[in-house]
Amino acid sequence: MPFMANAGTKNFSKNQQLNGRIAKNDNKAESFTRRQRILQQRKSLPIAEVEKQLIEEVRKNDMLILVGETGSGKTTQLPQFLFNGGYCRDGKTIGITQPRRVAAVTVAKRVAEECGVELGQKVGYSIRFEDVTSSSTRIKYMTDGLLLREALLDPLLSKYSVIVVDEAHERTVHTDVLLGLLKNVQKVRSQTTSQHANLEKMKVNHGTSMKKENDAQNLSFFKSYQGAKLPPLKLIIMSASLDAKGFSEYFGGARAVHIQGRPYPVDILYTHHAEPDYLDATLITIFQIHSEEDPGVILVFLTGQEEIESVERLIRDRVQQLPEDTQKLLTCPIFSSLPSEQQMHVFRPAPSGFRKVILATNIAETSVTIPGIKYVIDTGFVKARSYNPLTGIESLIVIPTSKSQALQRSGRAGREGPGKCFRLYPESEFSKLKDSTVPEIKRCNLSSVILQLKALGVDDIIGFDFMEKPSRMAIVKSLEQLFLLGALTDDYKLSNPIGHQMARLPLDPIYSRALILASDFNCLEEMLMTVAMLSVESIFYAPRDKLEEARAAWKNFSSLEGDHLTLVNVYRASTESLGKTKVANNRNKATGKGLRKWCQENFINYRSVLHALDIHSQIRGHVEQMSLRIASCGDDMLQFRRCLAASFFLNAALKQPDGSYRALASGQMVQIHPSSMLFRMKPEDCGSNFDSPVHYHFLLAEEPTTLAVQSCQSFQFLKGEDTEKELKI
Ligand SMILES: Nc1ncnc2c1ncn2[C@@H]1O[C@H](COP(=O)(O)OP(=O)(O)OP(=O)(O)O)[C@@H](O)[C@H]1O
Repeated sequence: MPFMANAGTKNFSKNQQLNGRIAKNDNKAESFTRRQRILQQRKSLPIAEVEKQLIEEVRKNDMLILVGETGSGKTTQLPQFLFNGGYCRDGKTIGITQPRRVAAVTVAKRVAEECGVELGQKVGYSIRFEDVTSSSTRIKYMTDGLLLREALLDPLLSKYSVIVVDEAHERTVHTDVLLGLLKNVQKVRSQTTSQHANLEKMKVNHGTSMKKENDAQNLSFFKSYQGAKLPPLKLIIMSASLDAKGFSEYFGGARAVHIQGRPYPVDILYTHHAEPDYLDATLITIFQIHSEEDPGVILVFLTGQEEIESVERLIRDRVQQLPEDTQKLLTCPIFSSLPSEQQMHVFRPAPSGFRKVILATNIAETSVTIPGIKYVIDTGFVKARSYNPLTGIESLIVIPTSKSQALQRSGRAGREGPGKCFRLYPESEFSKLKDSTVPEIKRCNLSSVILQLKALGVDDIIGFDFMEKPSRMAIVKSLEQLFLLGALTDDYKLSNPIGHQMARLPLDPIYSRALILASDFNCLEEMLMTVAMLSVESIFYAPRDKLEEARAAWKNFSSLEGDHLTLVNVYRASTESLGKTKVANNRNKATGKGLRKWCQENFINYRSVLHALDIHSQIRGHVEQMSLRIASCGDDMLQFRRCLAASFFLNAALKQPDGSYRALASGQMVQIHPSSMLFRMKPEDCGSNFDSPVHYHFLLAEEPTTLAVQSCQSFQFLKGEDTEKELKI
């Protein structure tokens, strides 16, 4: 039945091949204590039946691939089995990596609860800028990026007896680099055990084609372990949807084990026809579920913050039209640039009388269990990184998900009871999807990864044993970029001190360089603000019906000298508004009314500003530790602009006689993106053919010798046959 007269309904067809088995629904569970309930729940997980066999497999094989249905218990149970199996004897730790922070945090909390211990004691987590572990931590969840950083200090990862790489199907760039490193660490560790650290035998290089001089360097890389007798490192690669064959081949024929069964069934439903507007289809489906289905949380997968916020507004508008006595809808967004405290809101129960609708990006796609989810709406799209080594430009594009992502999404339901997944495309489309996602390492700028590998002592990047090699061109381009930024010497070694300093900062190398330079230009305060603001999405926000009002408000901040200065103005003004609440030193309180009101009045995105404040304080902590000089240039913006020019020179564009711009590095014609403040200020500079925005930060120069006349936050390529081809992924 249609929920609203003008909303329409969607007809879904049911997939016949529903798999899974219904776990015994224990009606008595309600009377158990929470602990007992959890115990009961754990026992009913498919993985519980094979605990002994799994431990035996791990004992027999140093390398294991584990594939099991979503929700079968891999992430929460396997580490506990390993603990019980004696893998933490002698004070060793079991490390489990996750591609995302939110998964590392929430799974650690759950496992601590299951073990009946305080988080940070036996069970803990460690993510960038947040370490909740102690000397007694034996089960440690962390992001894959964090383990890579740990390897900088402890190349053989000596405190770990087992490392579990979870959700390996995601193939994030960090996962791929980690796999290569772990493969080598495992080889070296097995040699230290059997041959008492015979360094001559430790020529297991991170690259396959080792040069003589590299041998010496890699030996020194492991020198501190001379004589150490480390136990062999056990490696487990895990996911519900990975290509076990590919992983097995990469690890020299490693054994793959499959766990059968899932806790509860999930009905998969498809639309009869392709949806021309998936946002509209999403809204209709949300309200259809709300009116026709049983109570239960709805989880919707969208592509990004802007889309989430627009759906949030549309839901709010439509909710006004619901009859008085209907259950209300509570929307909860979750996306990566949302501050962590706010991300956690999705895990809280909705107040009574409300049905919760979670609007998420693929951040909620893997590993997490959000209580109460019964319905999943999968739009079938995801925002993915895309890199063109020819132009050196990285952008975010919306693409269809892979089958493996679709499976992960549906797997967020059916964890606490039976569920339904509504895919907003026909079943025939599903079969056309790619099996798995193209590894991120093949579609991103590699300079950050290469910088990290260099810091880890890996010199031969082209020879590095990647599971899937990035293109030679992408590697060469990134090496060139790092060299131009001063991170590498002319024989492509990490430079001292700049390269080493840059590797310490967990940022895009261009931003790291900008911060280091800003210290010399006496404007590190302003550069910290700029980098923080550039690290978040959509600072400016305008409802369609208030566009003119919003533009008038933004005029107070906009600078003719460009977007970077405009962002500094917004940052300064937002912190002043915090000052007015007299709680500037207390971030929790500072997120209160003063700033929120100020953001509303000025059409600034409150969530984005909060995130920028958070990032600012985190990066500030890093530069303080590195003893960089933190000074402000005050009103001397010329100094700051000089620093911008010196930092972002790789993205400079030169104004042509006809008013258009040409990117200096690639020679491509570019133009100011409509999201730039300069777009409206200089309309004569703007043409009418637009491609998707390129998230890069250009400097505009009138002539080659002029210093950063203006700086523009993002540019777009003019349409042309070649360009179109290059941008199509
Ligand atoms: N935070 C939580 N709250 C309630 N139940 C939870 C929580 N975390 C896990 N569970 C329960 O434990 C089960 C196993 O979760 P776990 O994350 O270990 O599965 P998994 O096999 O790793 O799934 P995935 O492949 O989706 O990551 C879930 O199906 C759910 O019933």
